[in-house]
Amino acid sequence: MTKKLLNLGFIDEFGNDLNQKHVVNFSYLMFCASCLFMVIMFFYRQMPSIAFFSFVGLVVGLVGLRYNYMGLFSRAQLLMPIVKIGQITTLSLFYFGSASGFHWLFVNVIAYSFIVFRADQRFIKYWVVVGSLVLFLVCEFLNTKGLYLTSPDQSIVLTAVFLCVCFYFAVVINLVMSRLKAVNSHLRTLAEIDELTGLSNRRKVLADAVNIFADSVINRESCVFSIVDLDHFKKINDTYGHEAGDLVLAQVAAMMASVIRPQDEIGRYGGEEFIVIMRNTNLKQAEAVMERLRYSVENMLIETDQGIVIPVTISAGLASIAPNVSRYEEILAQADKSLYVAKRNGRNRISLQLNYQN
Ligand SMILES: Nc1nc2c(ncn2[C@@H]2O[C@H](COP(=O)(O)OP(=O)(O)OP(=O)(O)O)[C@@H](O)[C@H]2O)c(=O)[nH]1
Repeated sequence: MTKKLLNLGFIDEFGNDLNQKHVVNFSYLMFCASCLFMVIMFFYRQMPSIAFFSFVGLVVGLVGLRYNYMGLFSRAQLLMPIVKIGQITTLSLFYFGSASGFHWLFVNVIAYSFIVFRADQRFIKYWVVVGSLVLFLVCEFLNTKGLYLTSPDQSIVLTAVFLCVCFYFAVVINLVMSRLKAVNSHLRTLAEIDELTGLSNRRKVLADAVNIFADSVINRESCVFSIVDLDHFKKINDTYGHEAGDLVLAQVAAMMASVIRPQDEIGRYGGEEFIVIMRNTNLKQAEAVMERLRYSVENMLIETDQGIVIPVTISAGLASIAPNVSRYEEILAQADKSLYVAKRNGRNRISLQLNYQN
């Protein structure tokens, strides 16, 4: 619920200042809630001037909130510290008195400025921070009595201010952390996923290859690497266009990902080449998996927007871990040699490493 409220109206694009927008949004929500609370409380206690002052604060807060939702972020961003500084200074000096500790709410304003204003707005940031610090010191050292609050009231305000500051920091830190997590996972996706096919990219699949190879060697398990290559793909590009070529790549990749077993890894090695890594599998079992894959691709119906059906086949070379192999690159090289044999023998076929004894 809270998350929905904070996200309201924002499109989650990673390029924008969503983190700051959330903090601005939350600051307004908290400000409006506290103003509303004060309006009701002071109205009930028949203190019309503070009730009215809080009502004005509430209206300005709602305007800022609306600016933020309308996309007028800079206005909303700037209005918040202005209205807060005005409210805290006035209430602290003229109504509540120094003993209420109301001016400690400047801490929220300072935190807000550090998070919300970017590097290119540091001029505003420093003015808000310096202004807040000076006003805090004025409120603290003027030791004003205030007009309305009795001593017990001031203790209640002090507790409320403490809770407000803690709550504000808890939510803002949580917002920033969850945002960082989301950005991190988005960056990881960008770094590991091939955009066209949605499969692991070369970097990721080779990193997986290193790990799977090491695990297989340590556990003395057999493991098969396969390089898959689309046949005559250049001709597909030349005949139907590059866009159709991309369509073929994406659809073949999706088909292969759906045909391999859950324990197998697949990734785009580059261009029209893919790697399939089959752990805990011997060459015969791997051959069966790859044959199923070849058959599925051969029988695919890939149709362009213009209704043209593009026939496509794949060839694959397989190689398994052998006792004398110490690096995964050697198995990949073996698989590549097998692929060459498959191509030479007419394509649309699977070729196994020649000297296997499984
Ligand atoms: N549409 C598209 N084409 C690509 C992409 N990456 C590489 N290619 C093309 O894939 C083609 C690969 O051609 P070749 O290496 O000659 O292989 P081939 O035509 O498939 O021939 P064989 O492998 O011998 O069957 C090249 O024309 C590349 O431009 C891509 O992301 N999209």
